[in-house]
Amino acid sequence: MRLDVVTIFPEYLAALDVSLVGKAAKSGLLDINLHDLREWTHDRHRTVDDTPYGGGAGMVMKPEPWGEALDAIAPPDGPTQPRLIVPTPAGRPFTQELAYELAAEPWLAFACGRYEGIDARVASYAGERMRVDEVSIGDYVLNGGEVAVLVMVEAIARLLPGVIGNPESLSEESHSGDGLLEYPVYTKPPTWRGHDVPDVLLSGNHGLIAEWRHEESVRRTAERRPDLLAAWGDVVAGKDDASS
Ligand SMILES: Nc1cc(-c2ccc3cc[nH]c3c2)n[nH]1
Repeated sequence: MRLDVVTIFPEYLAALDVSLVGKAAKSGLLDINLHDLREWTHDRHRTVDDTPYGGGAGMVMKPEPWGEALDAIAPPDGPTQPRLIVPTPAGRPFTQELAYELAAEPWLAFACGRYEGIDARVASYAGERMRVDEVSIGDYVLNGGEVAVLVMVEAIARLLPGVIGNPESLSEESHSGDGLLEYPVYTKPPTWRGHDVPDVLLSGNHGLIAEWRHEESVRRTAERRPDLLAAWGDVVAGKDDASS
């Protein structure tokens, strides 16, 4: 997978060179390209923002540098185009399902906004030749898109074949598709500062262990994410098909 990230703070994305994503990049599973948006400015101050039409506080990112950046990274006459992801609080929710969908893309480009956001015409212009998704990583407001890109790239990269050691661990995670939160995990020692590992996990009885883990997943989901439990109930009751 090729990844291009455009930002005015490329150093913010240095974390992509670390750990799992960094390993994927070094092994060739990921081709990560960081771009400084100011490379496509032409004035002495390397200006990327201006005042908003219609008034209001703050500044808006100018379309011209973004247009030139997109054209340089993904030439309009090129054989293929990336899928462009634009982090924004006003976007569609980033979910594990969307992470899987994006992990199947051969080429992703991320546009990191700052200030009050990017001139809306940039997404419209890009949409003339590539798929554009405006995506939110949660209902809270950051100062820019870089942190959101770090979150999304990690969630996507770990789904790529060969990136994590044991792909089986993907199937039992929270939000892994059964609609329940994952169960609590334990390791040695069996007792620690007066806290014991649940006996069932030391029993060696895999049937009982699986049953306990499922019950714990349901308990946790009911306690912390009742919204997921309602959806999970519908799936179990077979109400999730289109006919319902
Ligand atoms: N989910 C979420 C995204 C953002 C975000 C994304 C881009 C920009 C640009 C300026 N402020 C931004 C905030 N906040 N919260």
